[in-house]
Amino acid sequence: MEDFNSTEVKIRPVLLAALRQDQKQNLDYELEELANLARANRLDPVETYIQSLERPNPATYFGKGKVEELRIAVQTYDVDLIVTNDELSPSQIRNLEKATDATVVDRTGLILDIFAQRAQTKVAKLQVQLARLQYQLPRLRTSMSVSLDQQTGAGGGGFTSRGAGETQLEQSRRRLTSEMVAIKKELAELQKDSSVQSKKRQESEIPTVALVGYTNAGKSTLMNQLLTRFGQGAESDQSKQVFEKDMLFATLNTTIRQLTLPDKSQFLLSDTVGFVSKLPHHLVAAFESTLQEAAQADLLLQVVDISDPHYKEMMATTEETLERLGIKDKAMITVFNKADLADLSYPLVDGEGAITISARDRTSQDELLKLVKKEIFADRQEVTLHVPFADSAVVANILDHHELLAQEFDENGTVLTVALSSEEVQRYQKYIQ
Ligand SMILES: Nc1nc2c(ncn2[C@@H]2O[C@H](COP(=O)(O)OP(=O)(O)OP(=O)(O)O)[C@@H](O)[C@H]2O)c(=O)[nH]1
Ligand SMILES: [Mg+2]
Repeated sequence: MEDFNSTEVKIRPVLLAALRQDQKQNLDYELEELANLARANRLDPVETYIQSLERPNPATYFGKGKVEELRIAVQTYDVDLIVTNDELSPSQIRNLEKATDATVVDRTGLILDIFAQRAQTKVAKLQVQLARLQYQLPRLRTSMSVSLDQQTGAGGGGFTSRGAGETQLEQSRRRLTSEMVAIKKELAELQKDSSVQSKKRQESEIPTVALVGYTNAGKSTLMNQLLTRFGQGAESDQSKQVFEKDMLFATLNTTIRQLTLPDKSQFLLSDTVGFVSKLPHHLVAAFESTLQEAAQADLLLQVVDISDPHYKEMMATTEETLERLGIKDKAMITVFNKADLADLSYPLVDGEGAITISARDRTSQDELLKLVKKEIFADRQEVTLHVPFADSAVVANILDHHELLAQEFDENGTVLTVALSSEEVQRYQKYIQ
């Protein structure tokens, strides 16, 4: 079932290399994350090298001694790839490659590759491609100057071959730039529809709730569980469910679905791409419109894998990423998920702002929904409406969308008691006595 076990998939051994620049830095966590990112790319970290340096070496990123150690390790372990914990400059990558005789991939390159493998929809594919091109553009010079060196080294006609090389570099740059422009145009066209929809949603009175959090926390699982129970018609159908899987970045696109609870209250729920620390800025920029769904939500549900020993760092990563997206001061409920794996009792409500659950447990889902409703329907108030018989359509409309708390009839019409939002109170003002 898992393609990971398939014999066709080669697992490539790699070395991990990191700088400790600050004693406070949580390098254990960063390295565990880096190893997971590597494994998601079918790489097998065989050894980790750490150097404490206040400032990276401008030429090779690592200091001389560590570079030599890496060169020897490449031979000892017979690997041809080194993965670095931070994003390196194009020249640092080139110099380190030369000095160690191995290919060097930085954290950003690794994340971009995973996203590229996972992208399914057209929009996701274009967004990833845009981010990759932006990452490659300043790095073009690297590969070109390497080949230039080789050309001159081979004793070619110096001046002319250099000239030809430069032209080629210019050409490549132009090609990349025009491809980027084309992708941006196509994305804008594809996203026009979704922005119209998002505007419509904002204008409608149905509140929106967004699932956010670290990758693999269980956001999509929770979404599917709620869809199965409260999705509308076809949305509770298995085929309309979102993709959930035990892997990093299973979800790359945003899905929004409407839920209708037994008391007829409704809200929209969105599931989106998960976060990881040091998410490359080109990716954040390329995925901006996908991620903006959370910015427009009335409430965020931050899903946290409480069974992971690093869950606190993962929460900090989520907060940082939200801040980078300009999302702050938003109502949020922290959902500590996977309590079943952590041997914690669940569901357990911790004040208004947090709950411990297991995503597939119905009682957990019910308790979570109670908290959600309290938050998004906070302004609801109980009112009694006197609707004349002549306005029976109004009664029908109210009954469609609200739980009836009481109903009577008098000589003039129907007397309904329902909980309404302040906007709805305004709208039905003339029936309130
Ligand atoms: N035991 C247990 N497993 C869970 C729970 N919630 C989710 N999982 C598993 O965790 C894995 C990841 O779940 P997803 O729902 O795909 O996670 P996600 O947050 O959407 O991840 P990305 O889309 O990668 O950001 C899957 O294998 C789920 O079955 C839970 O409460 N308990
Ligand atoms: Mg997901």
